[in-house]
Amino acid sequence: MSTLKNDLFLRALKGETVDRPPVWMMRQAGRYLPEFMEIKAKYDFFTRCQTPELASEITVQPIRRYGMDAAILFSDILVIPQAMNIEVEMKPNVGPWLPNPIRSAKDVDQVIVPDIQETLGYVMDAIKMTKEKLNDEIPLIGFAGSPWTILCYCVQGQGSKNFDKAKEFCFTQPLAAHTLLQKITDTTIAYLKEKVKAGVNAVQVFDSWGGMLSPEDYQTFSWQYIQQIIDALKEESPVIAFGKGCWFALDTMAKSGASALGVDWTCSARNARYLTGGNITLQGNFDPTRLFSPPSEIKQMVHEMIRSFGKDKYIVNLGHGILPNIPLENAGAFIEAVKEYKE
Ligand SMILES: Cc1c2[nH]c(c1CCC(=O)O)Cc1[nH]c(c(CCC(=O)O)c1C)Cc1[nH]c(c(CCC(=O)O)c1C)Cc1[nH]c(c(C)c1CCC(=O)O)C2
Repeated sequence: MSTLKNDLFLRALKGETVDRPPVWMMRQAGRYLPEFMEIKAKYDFFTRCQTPELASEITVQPIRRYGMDAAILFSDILVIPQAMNIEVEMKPNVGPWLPNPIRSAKDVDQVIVPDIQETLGYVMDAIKMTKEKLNDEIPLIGFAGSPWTILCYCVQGQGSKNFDKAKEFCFTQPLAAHTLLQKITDTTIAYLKEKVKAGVNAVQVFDSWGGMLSPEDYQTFSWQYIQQIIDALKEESPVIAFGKGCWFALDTMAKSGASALGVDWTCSARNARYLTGGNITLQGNFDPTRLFSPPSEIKQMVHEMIRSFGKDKYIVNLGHGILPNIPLENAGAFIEAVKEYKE
């Protein structure tokens, strides 16, 4: 039983009939918001993540401005490798930077499966503080990166167009790669369980770089680990699995026990419904760059998107994170369009 004033998001996750679908935006707490930039100017990235007052404030900023139907905790997928004894920096204008990338079985041996409260207790404190600020108005989403996506950063050492070093590691040292993936999986399961205990209402697994793998390699190096996470979490919380560029795996994902699947804009609603068998809740898939279109066009496109997916078993979202330089009015038009939607 949910005591939330607006439980549209949780109802859509359960597949219940709704008047309109719920809406939130991936990366909704971010650089397109002036109030976010003000905090960013004063505190470095991991200070923002590690200080519950800051993380909770940043989480509710987009809600205050636009009134989305769900909040997502401000944090990062890379707090997991940090907790596992891997150094991670966030370099201004570069992004993630790992000075000692993992390249051998010996490096993998140094990686620990940490105690979650000890290493990531600050995330749980941020969740509790955010829940207080949200005051039971809307649900809070917790998240983690997929083990494969985390491995990508741990091995490559930074962002990449093709994550060639990460793939080379998997294909030349598969034993070491699977050992690392399993350590990340074990840590992620314990972490997400703690997040649920701390109060998040749903969890999303971001497989941002799953689409770098062939369909066969995807099953071997990414999906089997996400499946472990779903198996471990699904009794405790709804799980959303989002794989960027992973439409080819939607049929497998639909049988996983996840409550919803994320879809990016390269897959049509019709194809996504077809591949998933039409019964599971889908989330997506507006091209984030389309938020540069005039607000009136955005609204038309959003209404068309809802008609294509259908209003039930559907969560309106972007197909990936919102871009930093999107006009505020345009982000607003996206949210308003959903609230104005009528059959
Ligand atoms: C791959 C990935 C990362 N982090 C994340 C992913 C998966 C989602 C995706 O694919 O977009 C997840 C993430 N990162 C952040 C959130 C916050 C919650 C939200 O509003 O969605 C979430 C859900 C904050 C953040 N994480 C980061 C920022 C921007 C930097 C800053 O605020 O200083 C934010 C708001 C930094 C980050 N963190 C990461 C990258 C690649 C970057 C650099 C991005 C850039 O500079 O363009 C790793």
